[in-house]
Amino acid sequence: MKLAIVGVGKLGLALLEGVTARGVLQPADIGLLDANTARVQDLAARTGARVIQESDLGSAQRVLVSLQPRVFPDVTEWLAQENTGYVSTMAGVSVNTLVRRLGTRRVVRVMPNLAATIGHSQTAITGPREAQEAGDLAFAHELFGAVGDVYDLPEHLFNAFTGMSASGPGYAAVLAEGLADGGVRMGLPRPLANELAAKLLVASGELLQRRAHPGILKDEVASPGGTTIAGLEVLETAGVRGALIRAVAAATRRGAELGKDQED
Ligand SMILES: NC(=O)C1=CN([C@@H]2O[C@H](COP(=O)(O)OP(=O)(O)OC[C@H]3O[C@@H](n4cnc5c(N)ncnc54)[C@H](OP(=O)(O)O)[C@@H]3O)[C@@H](O)[C@H]2O)C=CC1
Ligand SMILES: O=C(O)[C@@H]1CCC=N1
Repeated sequence: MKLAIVGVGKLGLALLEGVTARGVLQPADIGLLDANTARVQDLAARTGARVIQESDLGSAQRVLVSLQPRVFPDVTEWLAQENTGYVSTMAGVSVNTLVRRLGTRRVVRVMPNLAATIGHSQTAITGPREAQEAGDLAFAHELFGAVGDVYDLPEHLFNAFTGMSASGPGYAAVLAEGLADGGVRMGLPRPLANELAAKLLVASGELLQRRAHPGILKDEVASPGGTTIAGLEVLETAGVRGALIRAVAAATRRGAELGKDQED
């Protein structure tokens, strides 16, 4: 077994589908372990990967740990295996904590986002020298390269990356919902408003990528004395930029707290 995925939730599933679709790994080389047995059996049947048990972990070359951070301390007894490399997606959980709990320095810390589902994740990656020498870092690069862009990032920036990029789809969803609510408030039918909001975010993202600074797009859209600047005035008065900055800061601090919880 080349990879065991422990915790096949939203993220684990996105990675499973991405790496098999890109041919990075064959489904038969992947084992799935999850508390929700009915769901994981269904996923195995659908993807061709196989369901494994805790006792099978010893035969995995590498293990992707995609559990919620709070669960991690309870599972290290069976998770820690000899001669295995680990890749963790758990928010806040540091390389030092992974090393201490798993009893090996072959650990890679990654932070993807849910856009992995459609091959557009932004994944931060870091790991110690031993993970590099054992090929674990290169393996994780390949895995997450199959579902989007990969960024080598110093570990002290991981919580900031988490608070902005990994949590980012959630913020975007709130923006979309608010925009759609605005459309409905002004009389647009709900299904149309939801569709417009989602497509607007996609198209605006593409436009932003072609400009050196977000302000350029804003200025292009806002005609002098026009509609957009009237809307922007309301956003500025409401402090939307400040709210976004504080949201990223709060999420970053929460990542640090999750990490502290693991240090006991
Ligand atoms: N969702 C996201 O956008 C992102 C998440 N992450 C990180 O990735 C990790 C996973 O997130 P996500 O996929 O959203 O989480 P989910 O809760 O969707 O997935 C976790 C899975 O682990 C299962 N599980 C719980 N306990 C055990 C156990 N003891 N043994 C085996 N499986 C177990 C859960 O089953 P059950 O549901 O039955 O409890 C669930 O299927 C988290 O640490 C999170 O911080 C990182 C970046 C983005
Ligand atoms: O909200 C969370 O804790 C996880 C980590 C980043 C995105 N989802």
